[in-house]
Amino acid sequence: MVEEKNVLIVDDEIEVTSFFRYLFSNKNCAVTIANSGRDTSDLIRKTTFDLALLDIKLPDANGLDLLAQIKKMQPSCEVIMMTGYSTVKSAVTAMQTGARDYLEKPFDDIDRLEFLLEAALHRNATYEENLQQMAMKFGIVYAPMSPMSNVITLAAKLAKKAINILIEGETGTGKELFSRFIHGQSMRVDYPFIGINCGAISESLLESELFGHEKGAFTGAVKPRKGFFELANNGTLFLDEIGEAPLPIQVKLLRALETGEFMRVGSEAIMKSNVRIVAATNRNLESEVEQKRFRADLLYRIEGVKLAIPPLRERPQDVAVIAKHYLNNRYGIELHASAEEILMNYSWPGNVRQLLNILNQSVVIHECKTLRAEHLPGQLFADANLIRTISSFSKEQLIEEEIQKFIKTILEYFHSTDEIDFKNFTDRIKYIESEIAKKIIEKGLVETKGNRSKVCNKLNITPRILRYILNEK
Ligand SMILES: Nc1ncnc2c1ncn2[C@@H]1O[C@H](COP(=O)(O)OP(=O)(O)OP(=O)(O)O)[C@@H](O)[C@H]1O
Repeated sequence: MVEEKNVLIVDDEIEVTSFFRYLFSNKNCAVTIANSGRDTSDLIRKTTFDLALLDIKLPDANGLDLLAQIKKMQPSCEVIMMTGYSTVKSAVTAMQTGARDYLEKPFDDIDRLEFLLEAALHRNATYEENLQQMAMKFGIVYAPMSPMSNVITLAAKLAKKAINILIEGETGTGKELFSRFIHGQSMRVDYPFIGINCGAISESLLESELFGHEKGAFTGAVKPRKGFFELANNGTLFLDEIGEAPLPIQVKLLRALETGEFMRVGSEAIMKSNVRIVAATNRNLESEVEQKRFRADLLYRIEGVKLAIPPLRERPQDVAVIAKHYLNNRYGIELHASAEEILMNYSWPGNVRQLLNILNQSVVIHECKTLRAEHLPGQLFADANLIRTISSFSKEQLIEEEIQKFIKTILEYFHSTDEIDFKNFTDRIKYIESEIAKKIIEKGLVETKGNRSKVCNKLNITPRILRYILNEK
């Protein structure tokens, strides 16, 4: 026999509580109703619930506070927030702090609502486990305990809502992959996904790409052309680098987003389109608004909700998983533990894009079967802490690489041997050699508190050579 589930409905509107009482009547559930924050706090002290549907705005309480109380006292209780359009952002915050999902009032799509409730009641765990596989289909690889797992779960849920999404993240964190994932998980999946980089082209070209143009609208417009708003109808329009869109384009985008209406360049006919906007930025748009480079009203429109992708340095566990997956899939080669350690300790300012570039570069140069620390470029070792931890073998490699780099750079100063004063040049190189030797001895003397014979032993040199290097003839 299937176990009866305890469900708590919290809302001050009687229509809402009656609706859910009816909806749960054939689901083998015991339904308890609360109309206020105080009732809710009392009830969760007495009864254990499997599922709570929680209004975000109650006369005497904030739904987010109640969510925190429920999650603290009954962590296994699934909570679904109920929200109006104006509080969708709070509902998303709730999802980031433990709510399973949110429902937007009025409840129009009953089938979807039923699906969501069933999944929450029966802990649709396989769905969440499968998410990682699904993300992988869109090229998004991450470790099971990575902070990305929360971001993906949130993205998959938000994908199904009728809201625009703003993806924030440093360059190369995977914003474009996420936009494709969101489209793929949305109800719009059977319609086009079209992406455009708002920073890569001129203002006039951007306008014509977005909204299309009529024949003769400008020199070279030999025939009419549909813009991306038309082409992406019913689908998703990905506006990459939205922060770079020039202000006049921002005005037109705002109108298109508010009304669904726009005009092709060179035409006054009003066209309509139904697109979902997923925008991406690596700038802080709030500060762009403050500096009057971005319109506040447009920001409000595009950031229905925000999805923040953490930089790679905050998820080193992903570095290893992505690197292994990439090396294996692309080249059929392994990642050695020595290289894994170096990769995981680097800060990756260019994020995943930089990681993949470094892997490509290392594999191509060394043509190895297993990628080891010594195959990685010196820039990854620049971090002083890392240098202390790497093996002496890797250090040798590193020094060798630095020397090769130095030789290359020096030689690049001369276009031809005619420019070289050979004697002078080689004398200066000898001077560098003696300076390095001197510095090493000085370092040894500091370490041994001035004990010369210890230094000679450590460096395996005679006292005479030591004096010679220190210029004590
Ligand atoms: N989690 C990931 N797993 C595997 N590959 C990834 C992941 N994230 C990003 N990549 C890869 O890194 C590269 C950069 O990703 P993407 O273009 O989506 O980043 P972005 O944030 O949109 O960059 P930009 O801000 O520069 O436009 C791509 O080659 C992408 O396939």
